[in-house]
Amino acid sequence: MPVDLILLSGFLGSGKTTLLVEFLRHEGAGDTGVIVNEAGEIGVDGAIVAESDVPMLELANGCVCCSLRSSLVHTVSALLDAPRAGDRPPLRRIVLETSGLSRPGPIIASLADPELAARDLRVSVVSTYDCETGLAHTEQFEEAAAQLAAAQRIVLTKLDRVRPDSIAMHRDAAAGINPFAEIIAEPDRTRAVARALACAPQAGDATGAARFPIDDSVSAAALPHPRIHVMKGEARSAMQWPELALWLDDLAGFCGERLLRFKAIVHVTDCADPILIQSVGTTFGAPRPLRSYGADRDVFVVITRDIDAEEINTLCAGGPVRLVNQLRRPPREQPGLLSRLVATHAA
Ligand SMILES: Nc1nc2c(ncn2[C@@H]2O[C@H](COP(=O)(O)OP(=O)(O)OP(=O)(O)O)[C@@H](O)[C@H]2O)c(=O)[nH]1
Repeated sequence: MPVDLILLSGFLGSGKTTLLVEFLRHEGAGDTGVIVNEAGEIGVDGAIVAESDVPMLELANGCVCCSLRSSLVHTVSALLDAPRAGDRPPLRRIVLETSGLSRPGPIIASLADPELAARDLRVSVVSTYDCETGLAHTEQFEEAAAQLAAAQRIVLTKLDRVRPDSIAMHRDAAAGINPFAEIIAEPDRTRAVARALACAPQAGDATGAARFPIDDSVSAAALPHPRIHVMKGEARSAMQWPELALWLDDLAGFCGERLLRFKAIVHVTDCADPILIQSVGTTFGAPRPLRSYGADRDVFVVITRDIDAEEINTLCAGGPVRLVNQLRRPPREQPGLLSRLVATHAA
Protein backbone atom coordinates (compact mmCIF):
# COMPACT_ATOMS: atom_id res chain seq x y z
CA MET A 1 0.00 0.00 0.00
CA PRO A 2 1.52 3.38 -0.98
CA VAL A 3 2.08 6.02 1.66
CA ASP A 4 1.16 9.62 0.82
CA LEU A 5 3.82 12.14 1.80
CA ILE A 6 1.99 15.45 1.92
CA LEU A 7 4.09 18.62 2.05
CA LEU A 8 1.91 21.07 3.95
CA SER A 9 3.10 24.39 2.68
CA GLY A 10 1.80 27.94 2.92
CA PHE A 11 2.91 31.33 3.98
CA LEU A 12 3.89 32.31 7.54
CA GLY A 13 0.83 32.32 9.76
CA SER A 14 -1.52 31.16 7.00
CA GLY A 15 -2.99 28.37 9.14
CA LYS A 16 -0.90 25.23 8.45
CA THR A 17 -0.55 24.08 12.06
CA THR A 18 -4.19 24.88 12.84
CA LEU A 19 -5.33 22.82 9.84
CA LEU A 20 -3.05 19.93 10.76
CA VAL A 21 -4.11 19.85 14.40
CA GLU A 22 -7.80 19.91 13.42
CA PHE A 23 -7.17 17.06 11.00
CA LEU A 24 -5.36 15.00 13.63
CA ARG A 25 -8.33 15.28 15.99
CA HIS A 26 -10.43 13.22 13.57
CA GLU A 27 -10.82 9.52 14.16
CA GLY A 28 -9.69 8.82 10.60
CA ALA A 29 -6.27 10.40 11.22
CA GLY A 30 -4.92 7.34 13.08
CA ASP A 31 -3.09 6.30 9.89
CA THR A 32 -1.04 9.52 9.90
CA GLY A 33 2.52 10.38 10.91
CA VAL A 34 3.74 13.96 11.20
CA ILE A 35 7.03 15.74 10.62
CA VAL A 36 7.25 19.35 11.69
CA ASN A 37 9.97 21.69 10.49
CA GLU A 38 10.41 25.19 11.78
CA ALA A 39 12.97 27.76 10.81
CA GLY A 40 13.32 29.00 14.38
CA GLU A 41 14.94 27.32 17.33
CA ILE A 42 11.85 26.89 19.45
CA GLY A 43 9.60 24.12 18.20
CA VAL A 44 6.26 25.80 18.84
CA ASP A 45 4.44 23.99 16.06
CA GLY A 46 5.97 20.70 17.22
CA ALA A 47 4.76 21.27 20.74
CA ILE A 48 1.23 22.02 19.50
CA VAL A 49 1.12 19.01 17.20
CA ALA A 50 2.62 16.75 19.90
CA GLU A 51 -0.62 17.07 21.83
CA SER A 52 -2.22 14.90 19.17
CA ASP A 53 -1.89 11.18 19.60
CA VAL A 54 0.02 10.40 16.39
CA PRO A 55 3.69 9.59 15.76
CA MET A 56 5.44 12.93 15.36
CA LEU A 57 9.06 13.75 14.61
CA GLU A 58 10.53 17.21 14.60
CA LEU A 59 13.23 18.69 12.37
CA ALA A 60 14.28 21.67 14.43
CA ASN A 61 16.99 24.31 14.21
CA GLY A 62 17.10 24.64 10.51
CA CYS A 63 15.29 24.81 7.27
CA VAL A 64 14.31 21.56 5.68
CA CYS A 65 15.13 22.83 2.21
CA CYS A 66 18.79 23.65 2.84
CA SER A 67 20.62 22.27 5.85
CA LEU A 68 18.59 19.21 6.72
CA ARG A 69 18.32 17.19 3.54
CA SER A 70 19.67 13.93 4.85
CA SER A 71 17.84 14.26 8.16
CA LEU A 72 14.59 14.62 6.25
CA VAL A 73 15.24 11.36 4.42
CA HIS A 74 16.16 9.63 7.70
CA THR A 75 13.14 11.07 9.45
CA VAL A 76 10.76 9.87 6.73
CA SER A 77 12.39 6.43 6.86
CA ALA A 78 12.12 6.38 10.65
CA LEU A 79 8.40 7.09 10.50
CA LEU A 80 7.88 4.44 7.83
CA ASP A 81 9.78 1.86 9.87
CA ALA A 82 8.42 2.72 13.31
CA PRO A 83 6.40 -0.14 14.79
CA ARG A 84 2.69 0.63 14.91
CA ALA A 85 0.87 0.46 18.22
CA GLY A 86 -1.45 -2.55 18.38
CA ASP A 87 -4.74 -0.75 17.74
CA ARG A 88 -3.35 1.63 15.14
CA PRO A 89 -4.06 1.16 11.41
CA PRO A 90 -1.07 0.87 9.04
CA LEU A 91 0.65 4.14 8.15
CA ARG A 92 -1.03 5.62 5.04
CA ARG A 93 0.05 9.25 5.21
CA ILE A 94 2.91 11.40 6.44
CA VAL A 95 2.27 15.12 6.70
CA LEU A 96 5.42 17.27 6.58
CA GLU A 97 4.59 20.75 7.82
CA THR A 98 7.20 23.02 6.26
CA SER A 99 8.34 26.37 7.52
CA GLY A 100 6.32 29.27 6.11
CA LEU A 101 9.34 30.51 4.15
CA SER A 102 10.32 27.21 2.51
CA ARG A 103 9.90 26.61 -1.19
CA PRO A 104 8.58 23.12 -2.00
CA GLY A 105 10.94 22.47 -4.96
CA PRO A 106 14.16 21.87 -3.00
CA ILE A 107 12.29 19.75 -0.44
CA ILE A 108 10.93 17.51 -3.20
CA ALA A 109 14.45 17.32 -4.67
CA SER A 110 15.86 16.21 -1.32
CA LEU A 111 13.34 13.37 -1.19
CA ALA A 112 14.74 11.93 -4.45
CA ASP A 113 17.16 9.81 -2.47
CA PRO A 114 18.13 6.16 -3.00
CA GLU A 115 17.07 5.42 0.59
CA LEU A 116 13.49 6.38 -0.27
CA ALA A 117 13.43 5.21 -3.90
CA ALA A 118 12.34 1.69 -3.01
CA ARG A 119 9.56 2.95 -0.74
CA ASP A 120 6.09 3.31 -2.20
CA LEU A 121 5.83 7.04 -1.46
CA ARG A 122 3.50 9.43 -3.30
CA VAL A 123 4.59 13.00 -2.80
CA SER A 124 2.11 15.87 -3.14
CA VAL A 125 1.91 19.50 -2.05
CA VAL A 126 -1.00 21.11 -0.19
CA SER A 127 -0.78 24.87 0.35
CA THR A 128 -2.77 27.13 2.60
CA TYR A 129 -3.98 30.50 1.28
CA ASP A 130 -4.85 33.01 3.99
CA CYS A 131 -8.02 34.90 2.98
CA GLU A 132 -7.39 37.51 5.63
CA THR A 133 -4.19 38.70 3.97
CA GLY A 134 -4.97 37.48 0.44
CA LEU A 135 -2.00 37.95 -1.87
CA ALA A 136 -0.83 41.07 -0.08
CA HIS A 137 2.53 39.54 0.92
CA THR A 138 4.25 41.74 -1.57
CA GLU A 139 7.54 41.71 0.32
CA GLN A 140 7.80 37.92 0.25
CA PHE A 141 5.64 37.29 -2.77
CA GLU A 142 8.25 35.01 -4.39
CA GLU A 143 7.96 32.37 -1.64
CA ALA A 144 4.17 32.63 -1.44
CA ALA A 145 3.84 32.25 -5.23
CA ALA A 146 6.24 29.28 -5.29
CA GLN A 147 4.20 27.55 -2.57
CA LEU A 148 0.86 28.08 -4.30
CA ALA A 149 2.13 27.19 -7.78
CA ALA A 150 3.60 23.90 -6.51
CA ALA A 151 0.35 22.74 -4.93
CA GLN A 152 -1.97 19.99 -6.08
CA ARG A 153 -4.45 21.38 -3.54
CA ILE A 154 -4.88 24.90 -2.22
CA VAL A 155 -6.94 25.32 0.95
CA LEU A 156 -8.45 28.72 1.67
CA THR A 157 -8.11 29.46 5.40
CA LYS A 158 -9.63 32.02 7.77
CA LEU A 159 -12.88 32.09 5.82
CA ASP A 160 -14.58 32.97 9.10
CA ARG A 161 -12.60 36.24 9.20
CA VAL A 162 -13.60 37.65 5.81
CA ARG A 163 -16.87 38.70 4.27
CA PRO A 164 -18.61 35.66 2.75
CA ASP A 165 -19.06 37.50 -0.54
CA SER A 166 -15.28 37.92 -0.88
CA ILE A 167 -14.57 34.17 -0.78
CA ALA A 168 -15.23 33.63 -4.49
CA MET A 169 -12.74 36.37 -5.30
CA HIS A 170 -10.07 34.74 -3.12
CA ARG A 171 -10.75 31.40 -4.82
CA ASP A 172 -10.28 33.04 -8.23
CA ALA A 173 -7.14 34.81 -7.03
CA ALA A 174 -5.66 31.48 -5.88
CA ALA A 175 -6.63 29.96 -9.25
CA GLY A 176 -4.86 32.88 -10.91
CA ILE A 177 -1.59 31.69 -9.35
CA ASN A 178 -2.26 28.02 -10.02
CA PRO A 179 -5.27 27.26 -12.21
CA PHE A 180 -4.43 23.54 -12.21
CA ALA A 181 -4.77 23.00 -8.46
CA GLU A 182 -7.88 21.72 -6.70
CA ILE A 183 -9.05 24.73 -4.69
CA ILE A 184 -10.81 24.01 -1.41
CA ALA A 185 -12.96 27.02 -0.57
CA GLU A 186 -15.24 25.11 1.73
CA PRO A 187 -17.01 27.11 4.45
CA ASP A 188 -17.72 23.88 6.35
CA ARG A 189 -14.41 23.67 8.18
CA THR A 190 -14.65 19.96 9.06
CA ARG A 191 -15.12 19.05 5.41
CA ALA A 192 -12.41 21.45 4.29
CA VAL A 193 -9.90 19.93 6.71
CA ALA A 194 -10.77 16.36 5.67
CA ARG A 195 -10.49 17.20 1.96
CA ALA A 196 -7.25 19.11 2.43
CA LEU A 197 -5.25 16.20 3.78
CA ALA A 198 -7.10 13.29 2.14
CA CYS A 199 -4.88 10.64 0.55
CA ALA A 200 -4.63 10.73 -3.24
CA PRO A 201 -6.84 8.28 -5.13
CA GLN A 202 -5.17 4.90 -5.60
CA ALA A 203 -5.36 5.21 -9.37
CA GLY A 204 -3.19 8.32 -9.20
CA ASP A 205 0.29 8.67 -10.55
CA ALA A 206 2.55 6.20 -8.76
CA THR A 207 5.29 8.75 -8.23
CA GLY A 208 2.71 10.98 -6.62
CA ALA A 209 4.15 13.99 -8.27
CA ALA A 210 1.06 14.90 -10.24
CA ARG A 211 -2.53 14.19 -10.87
CA PHE A 212 -2.77 12.07 -14.00
CA PRO A 213 -3.90 12.66 -16.66
CA ILE A 214 -2.58 16.20 -16.42
CA ASP A 215 -5.49 18.57 -16.64
CA ASP A 216 -4.48 21.60 -18.66
CA SER A 217 -7.87 23.29 -18.68
CA VAL A 218 -7.48 26.70 -17.10
CA SER A 219 -10.37 27.68 -14.86
CA ALA A 220 -12.40 30.37 -16.61
CA ALA A 221 -12.80 32.17 -13.29
CA ALA A 222 -9.06 32.37 -12.56
CA LEU A 223 -8.15 35.99 -11.86
CA PRO A 224 -4.96 36.86 -13.72
CA HIS A 225 -2.21 38.04 -11.41
CA PRO A 226 -0.02 40.87 -12.64
CA ARG A 227 3.20 38.93 -11.94
CA ILE A 228 2.17 35.32 -12.54
CA HIS A 229 2.02 33.85 -16.02
CA VAL A 230 0.21 30.65 -16.88
CA MET A 231 1.03 29.22 -20.28
CA LYS A 232 0.45 26.22 -22.45
CA GLY A 233 2.90 24.91 -25.01
CA GLU A 234 2.79 23.22 -28.37
CA ALA A 235 5.45 21.40 -30.36
CA ARG A 236 6.46 23.35 -33.47
CA SER A 237 7.05 20.04 -35.26
CA ALA A 238 7.98 16.45 -34.48
CA MET A 239 10.98 16.45 -32.14
CA GLN A 240 13.57 14.13 -30.65
CA TRP A 241 14.25 13.84 -26.93
CA PRO A 242 17.69 15.59 -27.03
CA GLU A 243 16.11 18.69 -28.64
CA LEU A 244 13.40 18.77 -26.00
CA ALA A 245 15.94 18.21 -23.19
CA LEU A 246 17.98 21.14 -24.47
CA TRP A 247 14.87 23.34 -24.54
CA LEU A 248 14.05 22.31 -20.94
CA ASP A 249 17.60 23.23 -19.90
CA ASP A 250 17.20 26.62 -21.56
CA LEU A 251 13.77 27.14 -19.98
CA ALA A 252 15.12 26.41 -16.48
CA GLY A 253 18.31 28.41 -17.12
CA PHE A 254 16.59 31.50 -18.47
CA CYS A 255 13.78 31.53 -15.93
CA GLY A 256 15.76 30.45 -12.84
CA GLU A 257 13.64 31.00 -9.72
CA ARG A 258 10.95 32.56 -11.90
CA LEU A 259 10.02 29.07 -13.10
CA LEU A 260 7.38 27.94 -10.60
CA ARG A 261 5.93 24.78 -12.15
CA PHE A 262 6.29 22.69 -15.30
CA LYS A 263 4.21 19.67 -16.29
CA ALA A 264 4.12 17.97 -19.65
CA ILE A 265 3.24 14.78 -21.46
CA VAL A 266 5.11 14.84 -24.75
CA HIS A 267 5.56 12.58 -27.76
CA VAL A 268 9.12 12.41 -29.10
CA THR A 269 10.17 10.54 -32.21
CA ASP A 270 12.92 8.51 -30.51
CA CYS A 271 10.74 7.01 -27.77
CA ALA A 272 7.76 4.74 -28.41
CA ASP A 273 5.84 6.00 -25.36
CA PRO A 274 4.88 9.55 -24.45
CA ILE A 275 7.11 11.04 -21.76
CA LEU A 276 5.96 12.59 -18.48
CA ILE A 277 8.14 15.52 -17.37
CA GLN A 278 7.60 17.65 -14.29
CA SER A 279 9.26 20.27 -12.20
CA VAL A 280 8.46 22.13 -9.02
CA GLY A 281 10.48 25.30 -9.33
CA THR A 282 13.58 24.36 -11.32
CA THR A 283 13.74 20.94 -9.66
CA PHE A 284 12.92 18.45 -12.44
CA GLY A 285 11.94 14.90 -11.60
CA ALA A 286 13.35 12.13 -13.81
CA PRO A 287 11.38 12.06 -17.08
CA ARG A 288 9.61 8.76 -17.54
CA PRO A 289 7.67 6.99 -20.28
CA LEU A 290 3.94 6.95 -19.72
CA ARG A 291 2.62 3.95 -21.61
CA SER A 292 -0.87 4.31 -20.18
CA TYR A 293 -1.43 7.77 -21.73
CA GLY A 294 -3.82 7.02 -24.55
CA ALA A 295 -4.12 10.42 -26.26
CA ASP A 296 -2.06 11.68 -29.21
CA ARG A 297 -2.18 15.24 -27.91
CA ASP A 298 0.85 16.71 -26.17
CA VAL A 299 0.20 18.65 -22.97
CA PHE A 300 2.53 21.37 -21.70
CA VAL A 301 1.67 23.60 -18.75
CA VAL A 302 4.10 26.19 -17.41
CA ILE A 303 3.66 28.63 -14.52
CA THR A 304 6.18 31.42 -14.13
CA ARG A 305 6.65 34.65 -12.21
CA ASP A 306 7.72 37.88 -13.91
CA ILE A 307 8.47 36.31 -17.31
CA ASP A 308 5.87 35.57 -19.95
CA ALA A 309 5.50 33.31 -22.98
CA GLU A 310 6.78 35.87 -25.51
CA GLU A 311 9.96 36.52 -23.53
CA ILE A 312 10.62 32.79 -23.11
CA ASN A 313 9.94 32.13 -26.82
CA THR A 314 12.44 34.86 -27.69
CA LEU A 315 15.09 33.56 -25.28
CA CYS A 316 14.58 29.97 -26.46
CA ALA A 317 14.36 30.97 -30.15
CA GLY A 318 14.72 28.01 -32.46
CA GLY A 319 13.56 25.59 -29.74
CA PRO A 320 11.05 22.85 -30.51
CA VAL A 321 8.27 24.23 -28.27
CA ARG A 322 6.27 27.43 -28.53
CA LEU A 323 4.55 28.76 -25.41
CA VAL A 324 1.27 30.66 -25.42
CA ASN A 325 0.02 32.83 -22.53
CA GLN A 326 -3.28 31.60 -21.07
CA LEU A 327 -4.45 34.16 -18.55
CA ARG A 328 -4.61 37.73 -19.76
CA ARG A 329 -3.59 40.45 -17.33
CA PRO A 330 -6.35 42.76 -16.10
CA PRO A 331 -6.90 45.79 -18.33
CA ARG A 332 -5.21 48.96 -17.03
CA GLU A 333 -8.43 50.82 -16.22
CA GLN A 334 -9.53 48.13 -13.75
CA PRO A 335 -8.17 48.28 -10.20
CA GLY A 336 -5.36 45.73 -9.79
CA LEU A 337 -5.99 42.43 -8.11
CA LEU A 338 -3.85 43.24 -5.12
CA SER A 339 -5.62 46.50 -4.43
CA ARG A 340 -9.00 44.78 -4.75
CA LEU A 341 -7.96 42.12 -2.26
CA VAL A 342 -6.46 44.63 0.11
CA ALA A 343 -9.62 46.76 -0.18
CA THR A 344 -11.76 43.71 0.62
CA HIS A 345 -9.60 42.96 3.60
CA ALA A 346 -9.86 46.51 4.88
CA ALA A 347 -13.66 46.60 4.43
N1 LIG B 1 -10.15 32.70 12.78
C1 LIG B 1 -9.28 31.85 12.27
N2 LIG B 1 -8.01 31.85 12.71
C2 LIG B 1 -7.15 30.97 12.19
C3 LIG B 1 -7.52 30.05 11.18
N3 LIG B 1 -6.44 29.33 10.84
C4 LIG B 1 -5.43 29.80 11.61
N4 LIG B 1 -5.84 30.77 12.42
C5 LIG B 1 -5.04 31.55 13.38
O1 LIG B 1 -3.95 32.14 12.66
C6 LIG B 1 -2.78 32.13 13.46
C7 LIG B 1 -1.67 31.41 12.72
O2 LIG B 1 -2.09 30.08 12.49
P1 LIG B 1 -1.07 28.88 12.40
O3 LIG B 1 -1.87 27.63 12.19
O4 LIG B 1 -0.10 28.88 13.51
O5 LIG B 1 -0.30 29.27 11.05
P2 LIG B 1 1.01 28.58 10.43
O6 LIG B 1 0.85 28.66 8.95
O7 LIG B 1 1.20 27.22 11.00
O8 LIG B 1 2.14 29.55 10.91
P3 LIG B 1 3.75 29.38 10.80
O9 LIG B 1 4.08 28.01 11.34
O10 LIG B 1 4.29 30.48 11.61
O11 LIG B 1 4.08 29.56 9.36
C8 LIG B 1 -3.15 31.44 14.76
O12 LIG B 1 -3.44 32.44 15.71
C9 LIG B 1 -4.40 30.66 14.42
O13 LIG B 1 -5.26 30.51 15.54
C10 LIG B 1 -8.89 30.08 10.72
O14 LIG B 1 -9.31 29.34 9.81
N5 LIG B 1 -9.71 31.00 11.31
